Formats: sequence, C-alpha cells, structure tokens
Amino acid sequence: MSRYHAVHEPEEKLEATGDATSCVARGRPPLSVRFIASSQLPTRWGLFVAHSFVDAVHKEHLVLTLGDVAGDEPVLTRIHSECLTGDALFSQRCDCGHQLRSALQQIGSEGRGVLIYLRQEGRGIGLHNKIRAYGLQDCGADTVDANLRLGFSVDAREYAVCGPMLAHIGVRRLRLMTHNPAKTNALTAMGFEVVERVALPSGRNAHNAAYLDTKAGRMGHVFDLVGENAGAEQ
Ligand SMILES: Nc1nc2c(ncn2[C@@H]2O[C@H](COP(=O)(O)OP(=O)(O)OP(=O)(O)O)[C@@H](O)[C@H]2O)c(=O)[nH]1
Ligand SMILES: [Zn+2]
Repeated sequence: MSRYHAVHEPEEKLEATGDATSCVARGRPPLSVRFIASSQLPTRWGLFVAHSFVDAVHKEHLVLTLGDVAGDEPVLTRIHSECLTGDALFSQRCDCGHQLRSALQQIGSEGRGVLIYLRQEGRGIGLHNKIRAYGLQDCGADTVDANLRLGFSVDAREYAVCGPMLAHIGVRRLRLMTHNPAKTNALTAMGFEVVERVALPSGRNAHNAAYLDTKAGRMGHVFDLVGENAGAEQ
C-alpha cells in the first residue's frame, strides 16, 4: 500500500508522507513535488490528460493519463526518462523514441494507462554530458564506461518524484512497461505494487544494438519477455 495520499488541489505541494521522517533521518529534506496544472492532450493514440508537476530542484515533469486510472485496478504504466535525441529527433542510437511511441500506443489500445515523463535527460547527467558521452562512444567506449570516464555514475537517476505524482492521480497498483529492474525496485520501495512487468519493444537496429547489449550485459536490464526486441526498425 503506497504511503502517499492523493491530493488534487492545483498548486498543492505534495509532501511525501510516511517516509518523510526517514528522509530527515537520512539527512535529506522530505521530498516535495508541486502539482501545477492539467489539460487535455490529444494524440494519435487517444485523448490524454496532461498533468504538470515541478520538483524541489525546479525540474518540470509531466504525467499523461488515459481513462480513469484511480483505484485498485492495476494500471498500465510507463516511466519514461527524457531523451531529446531519441524522443524528439528520431535518433536511432538508443531505444527511447521507439519505446515512447510503443508505450503510448499500448496505453491507447487498452484505453487506460499512465505515462510519466521524467526530466532526467542522459540518465540524469543532462544533454551536454550525454553528447559528451556519445562522443566517447564514437571512439569505442560503451555507454557505461563513457559515463564513468566523464566522472559520473553509470546511472544518475532516481525515481522518488514518481511517488507523489502517482498518488496525485490515485494510482497504487501498476503494470510497468520496462526492462529496467531499478524502476520496479524504486516503486516497490515506495510502497507501490508492481503486479506485472510488461514487454516494451525496443526497436533494435544496427545503430543501437551495442547499446542494448550493454544495458543487458552491464546494467542488469532484462530483455526476456516476448516482443521486447521486436519491432526492429530498418
Ligand atoms: N548518459 C547516457 N544516457 C543515455 C545514453 N543513451 C540513452 N541515454 C539516456 O538514458 C535514458 C533512457 O534510459 P534507458 O536505459 O534507455 O532505458 P531505461 O529507462 O533505463 O529502461 P526502460 O524502462 O527499459 O526503457 C534517457 O535519459 C536517455 O537520454 C548514453 O549512451 N549515455
Ligand atoms: Zn534515448
């Protein structure tokens, strides 16, 4: 059972409850995420509702919902980290753009679901550093060593902001579209119930195959469900 309580007043500061004490105990201020506004967002896969939030470090995140997602019925959910090159510029270096479209398409075909768009470009190191990392990969490094050579961790993301945002829309049980166990583990640790991991085709192609293999081989990503590497792009 999630420790977060849903609130729906606009501009309402969504405080993490329950683990706030443990946050303070760990020397970290309680996480706060502020709901700002919502609107309709028509897409080719359905008429979503966009809910905007800002976190304690002023990052603006967006949650898209389709249908009535509140309640105990598990919700098809995608936690998607921002990737400008993949999501908006059709890069074939990664699987993000293909995954974003596939996730929205799957939610649209079910008529109910959530996409959380987290402003975590470059696995949390930002766009400039991701391009620097790509430059190192152009010279033979893999995506793990490139981050390390730049002085970053392999993956600088954390998912705590998802807690208050999911609570805001009344989601407690999820069917999560991911290959990344870190996402499932983070949601479970926050008290959410991930009842199922759902395959998300990654659009494997000649340009991202090594990247996908490194994620599987060195980052613990799990590509074991039928269809996860399907949808290969030519
Ligand atoms: N630093 C860095 N970030 C990358 C690289 N390629 C993609 N990214 C970023 O990685 C994030 C997406 O992470 P992925 O590993 O593709 O997928 P995931 O979200 O961890 O896992 P899934 O839920 O299975 O998609 C986005 O923020 C991308 O900008 C890279 O080579 N280096
Ligand atoms: Zn990407």
